[in-house]
Order: sequence, then structure tokens, then C-alpha cells
Amino acid sequence: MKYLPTLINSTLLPVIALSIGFTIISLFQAETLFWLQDKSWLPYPLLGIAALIASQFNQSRYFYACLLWLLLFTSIDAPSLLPQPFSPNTLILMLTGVTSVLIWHTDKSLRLSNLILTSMLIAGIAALIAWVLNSAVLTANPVYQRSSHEYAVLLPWLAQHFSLPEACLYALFFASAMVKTFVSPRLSHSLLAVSMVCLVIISQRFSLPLLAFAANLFAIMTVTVVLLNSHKMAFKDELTGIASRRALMHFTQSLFNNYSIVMADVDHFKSFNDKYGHDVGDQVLRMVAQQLNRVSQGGKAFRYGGEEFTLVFPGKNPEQVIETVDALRESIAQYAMVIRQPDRPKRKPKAGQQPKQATSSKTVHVTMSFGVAFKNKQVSFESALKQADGALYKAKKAGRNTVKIA
Ligand SMILES: Nc1nc2c(ncn2[C@@H]2O[C@H](COP(=O)(O)OP(=O)(O)OP(=O)(O)O)[C@@H](O)[C@H]2O)c(=O)[nH]1
Repeated sequence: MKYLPTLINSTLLPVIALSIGFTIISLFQAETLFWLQDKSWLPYPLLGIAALIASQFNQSRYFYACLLWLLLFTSIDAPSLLPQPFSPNTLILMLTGVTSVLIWHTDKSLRLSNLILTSMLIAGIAALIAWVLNSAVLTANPVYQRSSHEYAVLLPWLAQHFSLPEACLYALFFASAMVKTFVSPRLSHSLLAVSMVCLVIISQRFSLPLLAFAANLFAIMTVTVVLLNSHKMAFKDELTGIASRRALMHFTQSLFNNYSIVMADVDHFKSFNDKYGHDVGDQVLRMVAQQLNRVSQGGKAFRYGGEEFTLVFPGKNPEQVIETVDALRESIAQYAMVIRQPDRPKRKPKAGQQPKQATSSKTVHVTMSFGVAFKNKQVSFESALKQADGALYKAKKAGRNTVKIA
């Protein structure tokens, strides 16, 4: 997939949720806050449920994030239950810092050893932030205070709410979160980055109802993102990024009769793997999947398994789709794929400089065979799939790189 659509796809939902939340708070401030006054218990069950769901789906970063929001909320809502020596601003900044590290973390299983290690890491980062903010050098020096004249003139907006060290830490955490979100655009990263924006907004106009509102929003978004991620994992093929076999089964169940089903298989893929290695074989599968995914005429591509792919054309009979399938076959056969050679230099030569070592980039070609069958009232999905497989076998027998109808 192209970078920009991926970035938009992965950031849209959290950004929309944040904008809606922010608009509600800005427009209906009194009502919302009043409505939340007697519901300050709500974040407890919501964050608890979100943490539980995240742990069940093995998305540990959200598990930790929800528990940390829960700790933050409890320490402010019920200080007698969870006494702590820090100001709300420091606590919020501690959570922001830990979140910026969680973005870089990978989801790990919640085994006891991982739990202990990650908890120690989180506690270490939080302690470091608290130490920096409360260190005598910074607290005693008036230059770093909100009231510092130079700072207030230079950054008036920030100076209203943050001391200079607080503002610098926020900037550092944001820069790190943004780098991760842009380098590797994923829903999981953008939700954590957006939760950091929420935390800044809270620390600007701190109040318990506002914190409760943000905690509820975070819990709801977490459950949504965890479920979306799990859905994606179940229905997307990990290697190629196109829809998986499970998605094929769901998709065909939702279709009426009368659709064409195409089985496609890479020719001589075993010898290709033997010659160029498994990694290059994987590159080929990705390339083939991308080509098949561009199918027109309302077709949808799936990875059936191994080097086999399936295309489904709702409402079309084989005669209507044969030209499209043949065009796909042709485009794959024509595609010159550049493979990475092991003797590539590690660094790119600078502009105008000759490469020290000859870069032997090699292009390879693969072909595919296709079998098309028709699914109607009289034929079950399984038999239509078998017929398409039979037609594929005929295509292989006929010399490969060809399309056959059952
Ligand atoms: N690189 C890579 N290879 C895979 C993957 N899945 C299956 N394969 C390989 O695909 C090859 C399939 O080989 P065969 O079923 O014998 O068929 P073929 O060599 O393509 O021959 P024909 O289909 O008769 O043209 C096997 O060597 C598998 O190891 C994968 O995910 N990545």
C-alpha cells in the first residue's frame, strides 16, 4: 500500500475521536463537566475492561497504558487511597513520557518475567521524569520558572501552563512519538500519540471531570483499536498484506450465488525458492499479491495459502472476467522484479561518488497459472473451488502461464 493512504488510514480514527472529544469539551463545557461530576466512577470500570480486553488479545502496550491511566486517575480522584508526592502536572508528564516509550515498545506476552521487566522499565522512566522536574537545579533557578520573563516572551502560550523544563520534556516526548508514528504508521501508534495530546490538553486546564472525560475516551478508543487490530490480524495475510483465506470464507458467505472464482498459483515456485532463497520467494509473493490486488471489474484478491491466491468476481461469469484475469497474468509475467543481492554495499555512495563495489542488481520474472470456475445455485462453494482448482491443474498441464475455464 502507498505511504500516504496508510498514514491517513492509521491516524484518522484517533484524530477524529480527539477532535470530537475536544469539540464536546469546548462547546458544552459546563454541561459536560456537570454531567461528569457524579460519574467520576466511570473511568474505573471502563479502563479496567479495556485493560482486560487488551491483555486477552495480547496487545500488552494498551494493557500497560490503561493501567497507568487508572493509576493516574486514582491518585487524583482518591488521593487517600493512593497518596503520592507529585503535582498533577508532574503525574501527567510522567504518563506522557512513559507513553512515548510504549510507542517504541513491541507487544509482548503478559508472562510474569515480561510483566516484571516492563513494570521496572516504566517505573524507571517515571522516576527519572519526576527527578528531572523536581531536581533542585531546576526548581531553584528562576530562569526555568513559568514567571521567567524571557521564556514568557519567547513562548507565551506554553509559559501560561508549563515551566521551561516541563515544556522541553513534552517537546522531546512528542518528537519521539511523532517519529514513530510517521516512520511506522499504525493505528496502535497513532492512538498512543493522540493520548499524549489528550494529556497535554488536560494539563492545560486541569480538572478532575476533564481527566475523567479523557480517561473514558481513552478506554473506549483502546477497546475499539484493540478489536480493529485483532480483526486485521485475523483477516489480513501477514506476509502479503492482502486479505487472508479466512476473509475469503467470510466474503463468499456474504455473497449471493453467481460469482466467478479464480484459483491462481505461481509457476515453478519451488525451483525459484531453491535458486534464489526463501526471502526472495517472499518478495515475489508480495509483488504478486500487489498485482492481483489491483484487479478491476469488482474483483477481490485473497491469499489462499503458500503460493496460491484466489480471486472472486461477484455477479460475473467466467466469460466476463477472462480478459481481466488474462491481463493480470500478462502484467505479472511482464513485471521485472529487482532482487536485492547480498554483495550490495552497506552504505549508499554519496552523490557523484562511484560505488566501491559493483552493485549487481538482478531482475527476475515469474509467471502464474489461473483456473476459473462459476459458482451458481446448483454448485456449492466447495465444489466451485474444486472446479477452479481443476482448471488450474489444466493450465499447469498446458504449459503454465495461462488461464483455463472449468
Ligand atoms: N518463499 C516462500 N515460499 C513458500 C511459501 N509458501 C509456500 N512456499 C513454497 O512454495 C513451493 C510450492 O511448490 P510446489 O507446490 O511444488 O509447486 P511449484 O514448484 O510452484 O510447481 P508448479 O505449481 O507445478 O508450477 C514450495 O517450495 C513451498 O516451500 C512462502 O510463504 N514463502
